[in-house]
Amino acid sequence: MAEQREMKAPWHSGKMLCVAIFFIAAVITLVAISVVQNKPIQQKYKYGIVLDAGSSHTALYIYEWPAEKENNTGMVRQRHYCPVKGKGISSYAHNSSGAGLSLMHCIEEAKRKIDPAKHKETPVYLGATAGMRLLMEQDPKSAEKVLSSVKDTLSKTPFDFQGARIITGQQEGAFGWITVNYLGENFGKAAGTMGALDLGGASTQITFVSNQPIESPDNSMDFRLYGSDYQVYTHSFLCYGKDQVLKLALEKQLQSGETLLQDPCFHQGYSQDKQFKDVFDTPCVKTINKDDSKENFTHNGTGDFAQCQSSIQKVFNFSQCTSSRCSFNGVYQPPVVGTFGAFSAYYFVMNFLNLTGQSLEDTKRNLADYCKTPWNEIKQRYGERVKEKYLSEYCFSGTYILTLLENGYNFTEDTWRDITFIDKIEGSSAGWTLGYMLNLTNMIPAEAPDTPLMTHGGFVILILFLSIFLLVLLFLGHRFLGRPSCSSPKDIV
Ligand SMILES: Nc1ccn([C@@H]2O[C@H](COP(=O)(O)OP(=O)(O)O)[C@@H](O)[C@H]2O)c(=O)n1
Ligand SMILES: [Ca+2]
Repeated sequence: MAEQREMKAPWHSGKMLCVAIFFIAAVITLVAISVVQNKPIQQKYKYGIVLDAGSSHTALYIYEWPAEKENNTGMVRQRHYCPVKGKGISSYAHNSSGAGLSLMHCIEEAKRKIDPAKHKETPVYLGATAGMRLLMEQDPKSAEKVLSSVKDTLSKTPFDFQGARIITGQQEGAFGWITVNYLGENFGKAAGTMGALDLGGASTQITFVSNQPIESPDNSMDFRLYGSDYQVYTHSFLCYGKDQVLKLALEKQLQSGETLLQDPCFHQGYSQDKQFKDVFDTPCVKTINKDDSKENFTHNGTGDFAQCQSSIQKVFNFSQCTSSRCSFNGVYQPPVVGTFGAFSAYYFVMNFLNLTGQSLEDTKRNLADYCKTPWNEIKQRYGERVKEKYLSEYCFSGTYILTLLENGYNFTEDTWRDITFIDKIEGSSAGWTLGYMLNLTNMIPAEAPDTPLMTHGGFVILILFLSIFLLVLLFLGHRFLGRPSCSSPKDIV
């Protein structure tokens, strides 16, 4: 009997050893697969949609992020961009139902881009900016109708509609700043943050962390993000987007009631008949067309950068300031400090003019050359790829950008070098939409998220080493403590 028991024990331990070896082999295989893939076996993604209803056009952005990492900085990325056909929603003031309809094409595109199983849990937000702020000032009833129309359309989509609202200029500035610093992974780091310069068609924003106490509460915002405190200076100038400033500049030149305008901001040889109402029909222009017997004026270009700059300077009021220092129109602004990212129309215009990455002096010289180029030559050079209306305005827009940055915000030859004209960071557009969504989905924590005890890679390596260690142990045990095998008991007997 004793012999039988002795015979049985090695067989049992042999079976156990086999199970152990199979188990360890299975772990090693799984780990190996995981190492090869170098990512968790199942990565779940979440999605969010933001519609940017700007003054000139609307665009739909789809963002995506790995579900389990939503609180880490830099995890949310732009997955898709869809420009809505036609003009901005504020242009539907007299045909409000058209505003909602205009979004349908991009909504259909979003339905195709996002897994249908995720539609119900995907939030969709619409934020309207300066075009709708102006319409709300001019004609609040129409503005409400336009908002109802887009709400109606969005609430009928399969997505989780979270609201359509007009955002304030302060929010627009702050969310743009959050976007560029989130994408640049600057939060919670010692190196500091990047200021944000956003130029739209109807408003413009400047936002940065000042190195001085902020004198005006209206321009100050406090954030605690990823464990660091930020006091941010921000200001949004309504009517100082490039399309409204063009109207302001034309108004100043038309004040004498003439019907022929010789404009230094347009190319020599440019000549277009335009309607007075296109200049005066905006709440940004405070004067009215004095002589309403005439409907049209002729807009001629003379192409002179220096004169264009003096004409644009007239749209800024530099004379009154009740704080220690101001940018313009009596608005308090501390001196600009640190690096800046300039996006939206800043980028579109400077990129078209090939003026990104040059000194202020070179930028001015090259822009002066561009403005001096006759209209015929400009049309020949670029006419095929740019619509004539937009092409005709680049000299004006470039000059406005230089004047705003140098005379308005007080950038100098030195601090000009700290400005980068940016379109995208790591594949995601610079703009307020991402920051807006991060805020509304609570994805920007006040404190730095707890770092996991171990990274995925570290965990995989640990398991691999443990498995090898166990195998070696079993092998040694097998050699020195007996000879169990995986064969049947009969063989052992
Ligand atoms: N490819 C593009 C797209 C827009 N833009 C201009 O960029 C500006 C965008 O302004 P927006 O529609 O966001 O207006 P806001 O509501 O931000 O003031 C407009 O002046 C457009 O004409 C451009 O110059 N090139
Ligand atoms: Ca905009």
